[in-house]
Amino acid sequence: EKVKITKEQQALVKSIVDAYNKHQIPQDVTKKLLQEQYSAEENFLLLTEMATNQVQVLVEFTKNIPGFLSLDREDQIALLKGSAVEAMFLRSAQVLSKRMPNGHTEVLKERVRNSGMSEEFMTPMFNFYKSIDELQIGQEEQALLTAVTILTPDRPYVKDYQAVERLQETMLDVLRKLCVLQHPQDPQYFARLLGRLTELRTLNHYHAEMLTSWRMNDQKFTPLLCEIWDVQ
Ligand SMILES: CC(C)c1onc(-c2c(Cl)cccc2Cl)c1COc1ccc(-c2ccc3[nH]c(C(=O)O)cc3c2)cc1
Repeated sequence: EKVKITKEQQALVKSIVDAYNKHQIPQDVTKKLLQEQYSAEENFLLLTEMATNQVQVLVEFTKNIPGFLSLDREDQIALLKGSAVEAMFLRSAQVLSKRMPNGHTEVLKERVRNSGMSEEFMTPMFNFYKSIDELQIGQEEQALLTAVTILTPDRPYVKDYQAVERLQETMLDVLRKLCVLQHPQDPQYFARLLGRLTELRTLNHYHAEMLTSWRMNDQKFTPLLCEIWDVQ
């Protein structure tokens, strides 16, 4: 049957995409990727700064997801803490997969490769980046996929599971329709996108292990990252 995006679904996509594009890491921060000197310590510091800025961007984006601010306040925090790493994988994947005009793709990749992270984390990480690149995800799908990730109801400490599930289903409905309309030649495209979200959750596990090993080596994070990742 002919898939039709309703008027309110069009409005929903527009507000999500506008929010996604509006909130970005400032240029004066990201251009440091090209400027700062190159060492494991400096790379780690830069990535920490990127992640900290990205969390701030993520919070602003999340506040613009229709319905999010009407959730229980504590559930809002639980959703942000539970999805931060996955959302940052999606965002950094966008930078690492497409040819960034500002040439950050290669230098970000190299700094990640030389920041003291273990191979056992980097392999799945770069496999994920490759699998995202293959899907050539459009910006509407990217923004909606990030919203779907944030609105995952089964995060730790979420109380009103149903309220979050309802919001996520609203996003999934319009994402599914967009995929059908924008990838008519690939009826499995929506399913493949959701497969990436499953892969993302396994990366959470690797990331938690990496955080532990960083803490052993007494690596320093910013207060915001300590709060969102419950470290120190
Ligand atoms: C605390 C640091 C070391 C860290 O720990 N885990 C990760 C970590 C890692 Cl590697 C991988 C995935 C997730 C996390 Cl959360 C990181 C670094 O996280 C990020 C690195 C880069 C970016 C990022 C996002 C958007 C950007 N735009 C541009 C631009 O040039 O426009 C550069 C850029 C960088 C975001 C998070």
